[in-house]
Amino acid sequence: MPNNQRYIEIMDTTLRDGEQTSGVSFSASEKLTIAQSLLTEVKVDRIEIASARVSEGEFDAVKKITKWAKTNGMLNRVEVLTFVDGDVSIDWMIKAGAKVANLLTKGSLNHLTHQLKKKPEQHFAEIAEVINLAKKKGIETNVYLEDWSNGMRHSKAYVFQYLDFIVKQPVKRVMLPDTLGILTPVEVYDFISEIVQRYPTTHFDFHGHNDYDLGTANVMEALRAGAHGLHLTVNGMGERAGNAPLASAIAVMNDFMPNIKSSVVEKSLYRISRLVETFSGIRIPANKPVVGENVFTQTAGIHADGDKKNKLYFSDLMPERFGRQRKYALGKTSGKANIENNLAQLGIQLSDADLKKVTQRIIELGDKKEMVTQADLPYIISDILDSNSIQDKVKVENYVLTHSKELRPSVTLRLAVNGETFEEHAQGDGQYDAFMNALKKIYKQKKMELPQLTDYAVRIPPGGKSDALCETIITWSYNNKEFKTRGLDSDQTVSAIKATQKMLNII
Ligand SMILES: CC(C)C(=O)C(=O)O
Repeated sequence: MPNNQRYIEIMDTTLRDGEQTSGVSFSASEKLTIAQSLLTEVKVDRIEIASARVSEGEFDAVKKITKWAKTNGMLNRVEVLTFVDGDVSIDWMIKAGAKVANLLTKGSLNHLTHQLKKKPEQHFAEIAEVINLAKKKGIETNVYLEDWSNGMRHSKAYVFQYLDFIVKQPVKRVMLPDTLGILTPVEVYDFISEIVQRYPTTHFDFHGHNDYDLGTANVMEALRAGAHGLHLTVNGMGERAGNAPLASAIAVMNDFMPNIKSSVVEKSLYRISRLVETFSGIRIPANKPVVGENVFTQTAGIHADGDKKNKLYFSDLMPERFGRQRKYALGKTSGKANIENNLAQLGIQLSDADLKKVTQRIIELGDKKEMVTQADLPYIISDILDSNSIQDKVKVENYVLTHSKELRPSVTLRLAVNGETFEEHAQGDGQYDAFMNALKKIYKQKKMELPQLTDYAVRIPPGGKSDALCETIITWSYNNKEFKTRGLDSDQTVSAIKATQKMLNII
């Protein structure tokens, strides 16, 4: 590494602080999968995987992870949060196979006085006892100064008394949490600068929470001030508003702090984000920087146009860095350039006339607040191309469909056949059945024969992301021949009616 570069240790605490997100509980095998991915693909330096003594399930999870980590020579990168309780937590983690303890101690006089009801000297003596017991049992200790941020604001003398004590103990790292996420970036910079200058040989981690949405800004200032390590979580999971998010912090470090290096692999950040989303059940907001669904999607047509001309709307934050792809949204504001971009990605070429029709259809769907995805495009195109070749001799002019509890669905249908209008009312087992019964009445009246419906299939475009479209494919039998018609709409019954209208114009 060049002389002016600093290596920053990244400690991921998704499996400990992240699991403190309300409503989240990972199973032991989910924890193992996340741990493996964090250490081998994302390549964070360390992971904090649990709090000691929490539960049997937690014990099993720690055992599973430490067994795997030991086999793979990574045991010293796996940490467990422990308490000032003599050797109770230490024995718990030893039994579970762990080797590194993150000891939770008090970093503010307020916490010490009101929660533990102890004097500093008493607390320090108990901490020293735990650290030395751990050392004797082969456990390496890091210490957390819980509520350190309030400590720096309101009981600075206590924090420095604590630091004077702890730097003489056999601990590897001192970890400074902004427990309530209350610090401003300026305070983070000032507080950490002061500490790092006073204890130049001690390793300090910063542990930022996100209560004011300042998590990423604060980790940036912690690094500028000289912190040696950061605690982050996937998707910013964690207590209350969560912790500083891993993906954003890494992007910021890589783009704005050229003298800072970490071992994290950017390309794996999206995958781990999705994995944690799936296991935790906590949906990533669509606008979450770096990992959110929409953050590399251009919606305005003018942006797609600019990108085509000279990448005018690109920034250093390129999706490919994170294993993602730029998208161009389809909707009422997307315009021709967005549609062309999507067609190019799918390898589809259209005539100007068809492109105009596809654009018109997308605008109509967008107006109905429907979300059109790239996967919908082939469906829209085939529907339009189909309609191009069919003449409208029969037109469904109007209908009213009813569906109510404990009453049979019914329809009033107005149909134009070669310019002549018919109106009929009918009931059925479902709305489409009612529609077909009304149609049959009209055709009977006209002494015309209708094909027999032999199959009815409904599907949505692949990926399950579209709320815009549903395709109904109906197979008809007529004069001993079979044929299919297709209808496309956001409403299933309407898509079936559209497929039926096509049939009426084919026979
Ligand atoms: C439990 C402690 C270390 C914590 O997460 C915090 O103070 O933010």
